[in-house]
Amino acid sequence: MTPRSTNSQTPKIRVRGLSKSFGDNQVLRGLDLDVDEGESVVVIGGSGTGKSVLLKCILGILEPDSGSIEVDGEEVVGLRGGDMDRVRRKFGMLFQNAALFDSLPVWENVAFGMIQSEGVARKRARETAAEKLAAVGLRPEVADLFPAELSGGMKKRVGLARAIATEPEIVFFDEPTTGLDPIMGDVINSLIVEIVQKLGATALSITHDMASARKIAHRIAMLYEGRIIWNGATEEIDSTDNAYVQQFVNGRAEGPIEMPVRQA
Ligand SMILES: Nc1ncnc2c1ncn2[C@@H]1O[C@H](COP(=O)(O)OP(=O)(O)OP(=O)(O)O)[C@@H](O)[C@H]1O
Repeated sequence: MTPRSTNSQTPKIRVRGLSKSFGDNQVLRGLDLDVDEGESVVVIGGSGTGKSVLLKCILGILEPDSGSIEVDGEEVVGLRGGDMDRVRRKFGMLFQNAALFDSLPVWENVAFGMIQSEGVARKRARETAAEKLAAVGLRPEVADLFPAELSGGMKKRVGLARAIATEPEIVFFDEPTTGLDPIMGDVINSLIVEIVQKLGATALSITHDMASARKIAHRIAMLYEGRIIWNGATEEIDSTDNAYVQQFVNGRAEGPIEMPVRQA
């Protein structure tokens, strides 16, 4: 994504000293990250580095062991019930596998959040769902299909329509191109850029797909051993002398990042 000018406002999302372990597996070890309003930040990192754990902590699905997560300057760690629901209403989320409900037609999948948490009437929700489906390039007939009748690319589009249905201030993208061929991946990336810009939303994504990161990010942050070890404008990633980033970006087996070839 083209660079954006920085501002000095309160970050939309501010993470400080975030730590999370599972038993003796210390996944996040004092992670710091800021995402400014209107900015698209992509967190990259190898498999199992804790990208999903980071996202789940921000979404309030996992409780961190320590650290702070502020959304619009409000501490969200420890929020419960109605207070957490209020914060969650700012969020839209595209899940890795689109996570559609198989028993609901496409339009109801898109309208789910509107009907459930915003109390929008079904008729109005269906109209909005149709608008969102058009915005992600799906024909009106798709509204009445069931998820099993869709291709992987169509499912991602439906997931994207659902993520933006409530016009969220912050959209999270979890591996948005996983399972797609490179061309469909690029189509989805382009849609993400277009939609985030139209909404004026803040975006935080996690991926190990560098093509996706380059396309959708203003700024890229690399997660390694529980912390953000590098963070910079997307166009700086190829010129950094950080050996970890270089190895990741170039997909090399040799380098400071050690990957077990066989796992016990
Ligand atoms: N609920 C959980 N209970 C126990 N361990 C967990 C749990 N969730 C995640 N982990 C562990 O945390 C580590 C990081 O997992 P995470 O899913 O965040 O990685 P990731 O960077 O998103 O990986 P990938 O790119 O492969 O999806 C892994 O070792 C995983 O086994």
